[in-house]
Amino acid sequence: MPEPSITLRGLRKTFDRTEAVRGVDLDIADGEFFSLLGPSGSGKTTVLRLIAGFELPTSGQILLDGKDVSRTAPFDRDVNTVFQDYALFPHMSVLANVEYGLKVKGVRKAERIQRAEQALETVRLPQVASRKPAQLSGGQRQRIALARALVNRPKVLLLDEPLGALDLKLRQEMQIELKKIQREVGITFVFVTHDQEEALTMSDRIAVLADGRIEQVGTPVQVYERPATDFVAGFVGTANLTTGADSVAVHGVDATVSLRPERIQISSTVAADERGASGVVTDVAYVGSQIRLVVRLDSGIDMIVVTPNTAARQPAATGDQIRLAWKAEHALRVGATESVSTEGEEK
Ligand SMILES: Nc1ncnc2c1ncn2[C@@H]1O[C@H](COP(=O)(O)OP(=O)(O)OP(=O)(O)O)[C@@H](O)[C@H]1O
Repeated sequence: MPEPSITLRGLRKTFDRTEAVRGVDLDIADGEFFSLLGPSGSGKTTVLRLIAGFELPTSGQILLDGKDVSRTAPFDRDVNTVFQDYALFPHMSVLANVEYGLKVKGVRKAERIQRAEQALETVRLPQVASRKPAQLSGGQRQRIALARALVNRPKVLLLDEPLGALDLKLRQEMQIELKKIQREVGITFVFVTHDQEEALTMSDRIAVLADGRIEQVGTPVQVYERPATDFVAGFVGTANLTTGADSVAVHGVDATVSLRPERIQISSTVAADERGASGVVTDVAYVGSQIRLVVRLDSGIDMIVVTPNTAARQPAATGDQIRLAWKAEHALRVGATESVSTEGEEK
């Protein structure tokens, strides 16, 4: 096994009486695009700041390339941070902003300029080198902030909600771009976000955090298809979660079960490998590419159903009595590795 790029061991951080990080253990591989995903206040930023060295752990260890840096000053760690607010110097040109870190390190001018120009090529903005930050769009500023970090050629890049200030369309474009750049430079990225779709789109692996602890670490597919806890099932995507008697009524098992809305069909027939239920539509929402229904089942349980908006006609209207069907293998026991169905293991 190659040495992990970053290792966190029993990491804890307490501010006054707030336990922001409560025992985090994690290995992040060299060259991995790794996301810390969680709601506001779950401790993502604190974990990132601990890795950067802006905060010292209350207890536990941080290793970079196997070396304990828990008490090492930020500038002596081979990491760089890209913040959401970019933190560019407004009076300096883009090129001067990008070469600044090298200047501080005493790199001579010719090399500085050559490396800064190369970093601008990497973020595909060589043409704006002489402009001031105020003459750039939000997305361009974000890329300059990235170039400024990349120019130092760190082993690890820490990114704290770097796309948070961008509008949705630009944000989606930058997600693809950022991932491409990460592949090209091969640097380990640790990316903080509260946006589950963003984490699923970009990451090799994700750690889902809640309340200062890791709920699950896995690939996007694992986290979405095999949620380890009901928190993960509910936070990553939408899930119809049932427990106890409700699970018995809907799925025939006494367990916590997660069923994704897009896995449910409106269908009057139920195949041998499916389960079904009938109910009445209580809400229909038009979401552009999808139609989202809320169905009150005869057992009294509400189910969210999402269908692609492909038909010319709405699939159902409020008040309609309808039948639903879903493959038994899509009903997942939360925390287990198998689905509710006894036959056929879903991948
Ligand atoms: N410097 C500090 N002093 C006191 N409490 C802090 C400090 N920094 C963070 N906290 C607290 O620690 C907890 C975790 O905060 P953190 O910023 O790590 O969460 P987060 O998941 O990054 O949230 P967000 O998405 O809102 O940035 C919160 O309860 C926060 O109020």
